[in-house]
Amino acid sequence: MNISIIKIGGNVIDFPEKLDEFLYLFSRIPGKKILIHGGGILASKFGESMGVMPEMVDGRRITDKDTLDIVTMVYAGLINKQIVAKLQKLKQNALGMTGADGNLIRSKKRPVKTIDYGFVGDIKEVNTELITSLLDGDIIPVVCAITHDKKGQLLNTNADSISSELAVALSGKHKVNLYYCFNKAGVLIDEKNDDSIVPLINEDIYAELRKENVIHSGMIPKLDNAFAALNQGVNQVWIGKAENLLLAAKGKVSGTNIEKHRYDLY
Ligand SMILES: Nc1ncnc2c1ncn2[C@@H]1O[C@H](COP(=O)(O)OP(=O)(O)O)[C@@H](O)[C@H]1O
Ligand SMILES: CC(=O)N[C@@H](CCC(=O)OP(=O)(O)O)C(=O)O
Repeated sequence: MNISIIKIGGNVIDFPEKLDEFLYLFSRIPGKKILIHGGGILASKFGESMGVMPEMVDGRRITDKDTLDIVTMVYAGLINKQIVAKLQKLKQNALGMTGADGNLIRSKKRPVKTIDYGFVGDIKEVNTELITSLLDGDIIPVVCAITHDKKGQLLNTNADSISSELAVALSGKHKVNLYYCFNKAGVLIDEKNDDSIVPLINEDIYAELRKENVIHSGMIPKLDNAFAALNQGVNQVWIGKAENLLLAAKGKVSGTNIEKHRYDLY
């Protein structure tokens, strides 16, 4: 089957009107679809209000015990259930899930190398049978950024990574398009100027722009995951503004498309 995997970022979730507009567009996407969400901004705000200061390294959150409790409450609770309720209102039969529910996503605590990320999980296994049976039943999985290690431990996992790993796992048997929706027009040369889009990005351009610090923070995991997905069988990966989701799904140019490795140059 054809599957659309759509990720919505924390900057959109944080604004109820923008979120409502995005969810309406999401509801108009035809066919089988999965929604993945983060909510990093709200988690940081809740943490700060409780005296737990956010600490990010290259777009990934250092997650100690208190931070894990906060992100679990915010992603798996508040945001996930609000999105599900809003989708139900739009007659979309959404089902909210963490990676622990139905053993959807098993991960392993990231080993400490130079940085100790704490309770952050790297994905090891995706339960594709569960996902496809839900899609077959016309249910729309709404997956948050919490996974588990199957030994009783919840782990915080970047929502961009969840999107990419689900897309790769499902690409074995299905045609999967992956859309990263956020609050900017795409990958930009000037972060403050939505007209400065890079329409097509390959790994050489990425390396160059990263060296020049044109690409930084949260755009790093997004692009690392985008290239990983495309190089492992995902049909198409797009990064762009949430309000352009329908245009992107119709193949109209807006935002950044990711270019696949080309091995056939000679
Ligand atoms: N070259 C770039 N173009 C666009 N955004 C960039 C770029 N470099 C860094 N960013 C930052 O990355 C952020 C997106 O990452 P993140 O906040 O994790 O996204 P999300 O909204 O999906 O959670 C943007 O809001 C922007 O601040
Ligand atoms: C390990 C890690 O970085 N987890 C992310 C998960 C949430 C997320 O990805 O949210 P956005 O999509 O809104 O950035 C975090 O806690 O920020």
